[in-house]
Amino acid sequence: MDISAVNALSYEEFVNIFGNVVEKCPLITAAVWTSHPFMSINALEAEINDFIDALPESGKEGILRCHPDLAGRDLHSGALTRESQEEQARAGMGELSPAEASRMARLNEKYKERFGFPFVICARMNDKARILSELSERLQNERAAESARGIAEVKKICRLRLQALVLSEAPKL
Ligand SMILES: NC(=O)N[C@H]1NC(=O)NC1=O
Repeated sequence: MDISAVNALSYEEFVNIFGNVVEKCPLITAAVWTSHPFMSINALEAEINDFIDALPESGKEGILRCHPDLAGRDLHSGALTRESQEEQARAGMGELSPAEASRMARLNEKYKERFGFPFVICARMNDKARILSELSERLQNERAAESARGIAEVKKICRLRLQALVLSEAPKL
């Protein structure tokens, strides 16, 4: 799908296709529709990033809270979004040893207790060892730094989801 195909979509089609580029935040996709037609896919991505950057801190934390835990309850109950399911599977989140799984669960809980939002990392750019080591390292950060770091990861996830959709031949309506 190239940018002219994206620009030819109706609003409903656009939100159906791109509504989850930021996990469980179709509001963001609906909001950037205001700026269509887009000059390029990069311009669409930039609109999304600008919208996120303009949010107050509570909005940014809200975006982080829309993310499921890595290797968490939703993975085990099959309740993940299609995108998150693919990302977590590729990063090996479904194949943790019992020791890794309990370490991940313990650190995820500790992280949420400390910051009030979940640990977010672009799973496609990391493997399970790296995810575990980042999680334990980032637990030491200050809250403001960690919120900014989480949002930077959200933008990486968004970029890869956008690329996957644009590269796919037929839009899934
Ligand atoms: N918590 C968290 O990072 N979740 C995610 N990361 C990712 O790449 N996909 C997700 O759902």
